[in-house]
Amino acid sequence: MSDIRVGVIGAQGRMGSHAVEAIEAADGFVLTAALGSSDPIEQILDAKVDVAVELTVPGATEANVAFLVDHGIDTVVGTTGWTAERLDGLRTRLADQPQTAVLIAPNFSIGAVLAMRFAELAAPYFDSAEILEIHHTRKLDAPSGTAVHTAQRIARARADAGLPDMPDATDSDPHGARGAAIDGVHVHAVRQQGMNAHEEIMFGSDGEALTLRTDTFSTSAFMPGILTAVRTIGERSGLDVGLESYLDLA
Ligand SMILES: NC(=O)C1=CN([C@@H]2O[C@H](COP(=O)(O)OP(=O)(O)OC[C@H]3O[C@@H](n4cnc5c(N)ncnc54)[C@H](OP(=O)(O)O)[C@@H]3O)[C@@H](O)[C@H]2O)C=CC1
Ligand SMILES: O=C(O)C1=N[C@H](C(=O)O)C[C@H](O)C1
Repeated sequence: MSDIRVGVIGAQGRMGSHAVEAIEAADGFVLTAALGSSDPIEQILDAKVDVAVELTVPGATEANVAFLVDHGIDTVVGTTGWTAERLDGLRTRLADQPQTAVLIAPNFSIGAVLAMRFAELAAPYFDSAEILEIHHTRKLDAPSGTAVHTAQRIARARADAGLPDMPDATDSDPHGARGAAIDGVHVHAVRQQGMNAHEEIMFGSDGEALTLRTDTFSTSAFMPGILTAVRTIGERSGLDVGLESYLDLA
């Protein structure tokens, strides 16, 4: 089998530069493009890539992915900022490219993917669930894509189990201390010097608590997930959200 031709967009960033190294070091891949913010995305066409890996910023990712889909290029996206509206627009675009696949993966770390799965399993059994995400101070968006995805999965699992709204007597919160409510699940974002990427998922019922925690200390944690996604995406079509759908953990 011939090597998969890969192009990285955002190749000078923290994630992108690490992805370039991981692709160059792994068997079965050849890196044919490494684009930074000043490189026109059209260069990806000359490089004849099979798979693009998009690791840029929330403000650029939607236009980049639209261009790649319109040119029939399978795309693995690690960039965050994919709202429900953006995802709907992408689904519409993909309908015109039925052979093309996009994976939007809010988190490529296996620990984070498993924590989200465990959270989904735990969700129906507890009255309360809240999420604390802690990141480095260079992060542009809040809450993290992982926290949004976790909250949505917890909310769906609670709804499927027929659980009522969570108990919460708060009737005054002038400073927003209860955080963001995503599908009814409260999410709290901390930005702290010295931290990297961390998430705690807290569950509670009368007399007991369960806390799930996932920590990534370095961008190296995300590389095996990126390589798995690049290896697998050629077998898929349409849009998947979450690496779990490529790992049989959905
Ligand atoms: N899914 C996952 O597992 C993970 C996802 N992330 C997410 O990935 C994204 C990138 O994170 P990180 O690498 O830390 O961020 P960085 O800021 O280190 O890197 C972003 C890079 O994108 C470049 N860039 C911006 N716009 C464009 C464009 N239009 N075309 C090409 N390159 C562009 C920037 O270039 P310049 O500096 O010149 O503007 C910069 O080099 C974030 O959304 C983050 O949340 C992060 C870690 C794990
Ligand atoms: O910006 C980061 O660093 C990370 N971003 C992703 C997110 O927003 O969930 C994944 C991980 O948390 C690291």
